[in-house]
Amino acid sequence: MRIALFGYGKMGKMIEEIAQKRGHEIVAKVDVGAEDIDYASMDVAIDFSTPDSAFENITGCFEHGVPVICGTTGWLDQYNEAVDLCNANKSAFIYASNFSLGVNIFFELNAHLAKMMSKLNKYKVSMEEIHHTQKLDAPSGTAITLAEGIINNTAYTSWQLEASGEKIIPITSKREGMVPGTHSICYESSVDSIEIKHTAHNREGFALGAVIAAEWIQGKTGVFSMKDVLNLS
Ligand SMILES: NC(=O)C1=CN([C@@H]2O[C@H](COP(=O)(O)OP(=O)(O)OC[C@H]3O[C@@H](n4cnc5c(N)ncnc54)[C@H](O)[C@@H]3O)[C@@H](O)[C@H]2O)C=CC1
Ligand SMILES: O=C(O)C1=N[C@H](C(=O)O)C[C@H](O)C1
Repeated sequence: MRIALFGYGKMGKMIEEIAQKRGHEIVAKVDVGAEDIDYASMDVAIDFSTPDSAFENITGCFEHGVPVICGTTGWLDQYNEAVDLCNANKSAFIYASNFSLGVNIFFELNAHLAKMMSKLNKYKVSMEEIHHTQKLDAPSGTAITLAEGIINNTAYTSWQLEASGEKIIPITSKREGMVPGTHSICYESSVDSIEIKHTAHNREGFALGAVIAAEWIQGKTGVFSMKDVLNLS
């Protein structure tokens, strides 16, 4: 498979390594200031760039019929527009706030726990995410997906950074050293606490998931999720 990397930073480089090990060819590395992008050479684009650049990268690919796997977070106010452009151009698209298998299992666990906790009004939920100090967005995309999983299964209606309120999920975002990504959810009552936590030890899981998604999307048209790729439900 001929892969174009949009964003050649920490994740772009890790994806290159894993994609080559799986026998794929990196045909383009599109980073800031790139010109004359050769879309015809690509079977798929994998975007791990920045919140400010992802939408333009993605829509450029759709306009040239190139399927996109996007892991960039912090641009989702334009997600619906991206979906419309994908469909209008009969292209293919997967966005995931987190491509790792472990986190996608954690998403399922979170939804299941939320469903059970929705019947127990003595517990208050809170969430914490910890990432490296270079991260541009807060809360993390993964934390937002986790919060949506709770909102879809309980009486909570929204999330907020450092907030308090009856139906608001408070999220604490910490930025420390080189942490690749830690997410925890805590339900607390006066008598006990229940906590679930996912700790990424490095970026390999994210990168492998993105390459697997790129392999999976070949020959498909439409908008999909990692749930489709991993057949989790
Ligand atoms: N969904 C997932 O599983 C994961 C998502 N991420 C997200 O991926 C994104 C990238 O993460 P990292 O690689 O750690 O960041 P990074 O800062 O190491 O790399 C970002 C790269 O994008 C480049 N860039 C800037 N403007 C660009 C443009 N117009 N076109 C193409 N590239 C451009 C930068 O020069 C840099 O090389 C972030 O949004 C991060 O939150 C990170 C890890 C996993
Ligand atoms: O910026 C990162 O590093 C990460 N970003 C993603 C997010 O915002 O959830 C995924 C992972 O946690 C690493």
